[in-house]
Amino acid sequence: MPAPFPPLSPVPPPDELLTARRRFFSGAPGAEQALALPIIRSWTRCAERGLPVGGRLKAEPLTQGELSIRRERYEALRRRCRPELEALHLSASAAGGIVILTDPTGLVLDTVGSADFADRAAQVALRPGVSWSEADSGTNAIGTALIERRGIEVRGAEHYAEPHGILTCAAAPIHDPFGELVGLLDLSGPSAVPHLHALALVELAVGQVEHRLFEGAFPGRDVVRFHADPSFLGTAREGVLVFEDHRLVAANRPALSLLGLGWDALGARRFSELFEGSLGRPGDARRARTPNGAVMLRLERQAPAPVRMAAVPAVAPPAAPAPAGPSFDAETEQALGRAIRLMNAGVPVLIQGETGSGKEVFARQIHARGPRADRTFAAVNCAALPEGLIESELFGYEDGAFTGARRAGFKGLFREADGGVLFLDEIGDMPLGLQSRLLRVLQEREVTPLGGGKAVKVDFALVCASHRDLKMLVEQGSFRADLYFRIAQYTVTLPPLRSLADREALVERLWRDMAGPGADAPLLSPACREALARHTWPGNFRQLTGVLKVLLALAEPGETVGPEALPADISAADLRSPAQPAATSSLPASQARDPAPGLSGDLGSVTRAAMDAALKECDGNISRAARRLGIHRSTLHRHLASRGH
Ligand SMILES: Nc1ncnc2c1ncn2[C@@H]1O[C@H](COP(=O)(O)OP(=O)(O)OP(=O)(O)O)[C@@H](O)[C@H]1O
Repeated sequence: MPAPFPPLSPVPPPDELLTARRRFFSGAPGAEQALALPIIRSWTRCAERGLPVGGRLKAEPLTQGELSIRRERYEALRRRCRPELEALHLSASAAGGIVILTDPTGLVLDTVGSADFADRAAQVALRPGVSWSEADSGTNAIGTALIERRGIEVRGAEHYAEPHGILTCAAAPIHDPFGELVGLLDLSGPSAVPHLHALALVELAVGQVEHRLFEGAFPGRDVVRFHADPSFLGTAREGVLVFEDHRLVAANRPALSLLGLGWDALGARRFSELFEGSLGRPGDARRARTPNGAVMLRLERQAPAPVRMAAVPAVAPPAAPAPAGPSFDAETEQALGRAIRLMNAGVPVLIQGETGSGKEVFARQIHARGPRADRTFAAVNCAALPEGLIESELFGYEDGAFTGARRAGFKGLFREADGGVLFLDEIGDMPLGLQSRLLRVLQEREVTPLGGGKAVKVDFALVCASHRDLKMLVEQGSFRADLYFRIAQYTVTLPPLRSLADREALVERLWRDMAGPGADAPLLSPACREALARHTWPGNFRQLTGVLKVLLALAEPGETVGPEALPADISAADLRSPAQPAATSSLPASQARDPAPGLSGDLGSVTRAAMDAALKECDGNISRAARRLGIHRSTLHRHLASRGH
């Protein structure tokens, strides 16, 4: 576990630094003596990646639309960081520099500070919408701090790329209470004006942000605050630990540092292993002993959540990485904003679109970004349940209403969704009889459980989805017109992937989100990206993300994945013919529901299916199949061995 405030490393004089640089890049020995270890490690990683030293690195900026999507995704973080950005802004401006907030991949979200320097920084692409990950921009404070997971300063010629030598930057990553990277703060200025305290200031600001991330985040949990010096209690330097059933589930870095622990202690340590005695009563401040000495400790129990959190766990599993958020094109993003506003005004939303186009993902975003986010998201797939069961799932039943009914009865999803969002997926498959009952609930806003009982008032926002054209079902008489008009007051039709304008950028974004920010994250070659962008993707996002997962799982660290790694049906068919425009290529619904065989399901089965397919196409020739998949032969041998071959 790195110390919260690592000591500053002395800056080598410019001549010494330039000599060390020449030595390093010519392969001569002796460069190490003049350079800090993180800088050497980073230069080595960049050189191994083949990044150019002299020229400009290829950091493609996001478009304005893509940037606003990314900013929206990190809106909560941006809000949390605003006071620190303001405070650092004063210091940065005085030194003629700027303050930067990035997402956890190193993509610049915001910059504030000296307009003069901002212009110069923009000349080396240090501006919003550009990735400063080490893989994209070489050694720099942002990318290197994210890899080293600690505060770092990179000054002048310590930058890997020569044009970046005009900068001096200090950056520190922001960790959430589970140890996940959630963003980064950076102070950058001209290299000619050294800012002696830049790293300490950034570290202090990050400590404040991390401390605030605990506020109200652990309803009903035991939060222990402690420090050896009681005057630190209540400040960002205090240790904060969260316990659930006496087991440690979350922490801040000062707490781990005071106890000499790492993030792996989350989920593994109990209160009694860290402090002598019991937890005590909330509000108590008392002296306690830790294996590292005496501390003053205060227990606080955060107020329970105002509502039931059944559908959204209050505490994320400690080790689970934050899932990458969905990627929307600008139009879909706008439709999402409108859907949220309308939902707030009590208007039901209907989502139409081919299979895998992201209808459920969209519905979940309506919930997650709206004011009902802390209430239930109750989802029911009307196509997956037999008629009798949908009814009881939705309406609930009284104690002993029918054979097999639970003794205590069941509230039903209408009532479960009370206060939250009810998502009726595949509503086009709802039987006609049930449609009239649903209509009545929507009109009267009350539910009567099966088996009698009193009608109960309900308040939920309704989002429905279907891959079937509901208007057509109405014309055919299999969907009630009155129900259609009630649920389709605002209809969003999600586009099929093949009709999106900038598919290459989308493929790249999805890949980066999956591969993560590490310097050894595999890359997609331009040819591979192009082939993926040209494919028609009948299974839409589901199919594309499935293929990307396979490519990623089969790629070696740091590898650039080429088109030869693609499944044969994608590389062959689509390199020859461009994607058809949406208007002419829309598949019949029955066909559109079947993604390419072998490319759906969990990652393991998709990977195995890709290996089986390659072996079959290469008549069992392991070397050829391995070449085609872009993997090592041993991977295929292991695969065959696991199948008993
Ligand atoms: N906007 C998106 N960004 C990234 N991935 C997405 C997006 N939309 C969908 N996906 C991926 O595709 C998968 C399928 O999405 P989803 O279940 O929302 O599709 P759907 O339209 O509801 O499909 P179906 O009609 O078959 O139920 C998701 O699990 C997710 O992995």
